[in-house]
Amino acid sequence: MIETRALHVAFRGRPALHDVSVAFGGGFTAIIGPSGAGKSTLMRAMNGLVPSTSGQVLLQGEPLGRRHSAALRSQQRQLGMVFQQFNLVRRLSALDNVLLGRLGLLNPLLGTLGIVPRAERAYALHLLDRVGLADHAWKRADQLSGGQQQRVGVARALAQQPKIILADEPISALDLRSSHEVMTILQDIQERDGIAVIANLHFLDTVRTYAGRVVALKAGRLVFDGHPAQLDRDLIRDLYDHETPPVLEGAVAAPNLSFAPA
Ligand SMILES: Nc1ncnc2c1ncn2[C@@H]1O[C@H](COP(=O)(O)OP(=O)(O)OP(=O)(O)O)[C@@H](O)[C@H]1O
Repeated sequence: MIETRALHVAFRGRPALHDVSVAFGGGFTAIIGPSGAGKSTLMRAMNGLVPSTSGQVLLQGEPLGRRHSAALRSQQRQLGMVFQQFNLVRRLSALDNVLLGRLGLLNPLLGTLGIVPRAERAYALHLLDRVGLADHAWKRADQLSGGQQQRVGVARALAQQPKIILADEPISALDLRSSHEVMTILQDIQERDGIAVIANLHFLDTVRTYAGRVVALKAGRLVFDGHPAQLDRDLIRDLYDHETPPVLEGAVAAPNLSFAPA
């Protein structure tokens, strides 16, 4: 479980999050809100990448350790990150990118010497197989499509054997088909492995299709926390004000899946 308590984050005195208290125990949660609402900042604060100005982030009941501390590094191992731009090492193979997710778990000496035990390699291959990329294991990351790269990113996050996956706009750089593949994989991980998934998502259709809970931020404040079915027109209008609500009918909807219109 990860939790924020009265979390404030400011950048050079300008507040980005105000008094955000929210807990994520399990399930698939979407974080939504207009541009600049603080969605990425919340993700980054939960992973200790952005320090809190005041308030706390607690992981399994323990406050996050100080920046650059061994305690924080150990906590970060429980949090698998999936990034919008994948953040793979482009010249390394898909397999080596997944193995990078194991580094923190390997004997540090082996890591330093570049020795990868056979069992680790087999495990990384198993994870690539799970995301449908066993045949691409030895391809360089930069030879893969965007959707394939993001699937490697998910396998790398899984390699850490995290308790929680934090996915910061995991599909906004992908086409519809790849987006569906990545979302289906994340959903499967949440359901079969019991890993909580928290994802910043843009399109409300995607939220309704995949998330069991939605948390909305506006101007750095938490303004909604509930089931996606409760996101009615008035709520959406208030949330996005003058911005066009990001509803794209049919986007990333699983085949034969119907959901109530907003
Ligand atoms: N590293 C930073 N330095 C300065 N200001 C920042 C930094 N990161 C975020 N901000 C500011 O904090 C506010 C929240 O930004 P954040 O990226 O968290 O919003 P977001 O909801 O993720 O937006 P988007 O949907 O456009 O990605 C914005 O005003 C942004 O300009």
